[in-house]
Amino acid sequence: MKAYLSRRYRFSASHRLHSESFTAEQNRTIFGKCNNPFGHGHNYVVQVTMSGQVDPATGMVCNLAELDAFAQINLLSLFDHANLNTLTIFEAIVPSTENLARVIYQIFRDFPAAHLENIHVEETNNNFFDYDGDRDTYIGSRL
Ligand SMILES: Nc1nc2c(c(=O)[nH]1)N=C([C@H](O)[C@H](O)COP(=O)(O)OP(=O)(O)OP(=O)(O)O)CN2
Ligand SMILES: [Zn+2]
Repeated sequence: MKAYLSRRYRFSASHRLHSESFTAEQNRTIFGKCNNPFGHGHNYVVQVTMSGQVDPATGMVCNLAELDAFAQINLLSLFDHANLNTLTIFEAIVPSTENLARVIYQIFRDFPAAHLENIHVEETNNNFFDYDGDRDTYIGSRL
């Protein structure tokens, strides 16, 4: 029997929306206040959705404690209180929340105990983004 499991994680990080492929003026026009050279911060909420067969012995798709440990090592320890623009993975891509969702998808795709279905990222109370990895390839380099 297939079931879905979702778990939320939170981290605080700063970023600046900026691309070296645009001029300074283009960056200001496209990204507006988010191109402020000093950056700004968000309290991101990430919702990870996994699926799998319900183990008849444990009654679980996967053990949340295992997912938490994986998230701590591979997501939170890297992103919490980080400047996203300084991370290797964002060297060549803009740290928009769309791209953040794609990067986080790449991370949780390697969780061994269940199948990753979707990554949902809330940047503010008004802005949220989903990525399900459909037919995509890796972006940038591995963390
Ligand atoms: N397509 C995208 N557009 C924007 C993104 C993004 O990731 N993808 N990100 C931003 C900003 O990072 C920005 O900080 C969000 O600002 P804003 O939309 O003004 O925020 P809210 O009004 O929703 O929330 P407040 O906390 O009230 O500012 C912009 N665009
Ligand atoms: Zn922002």
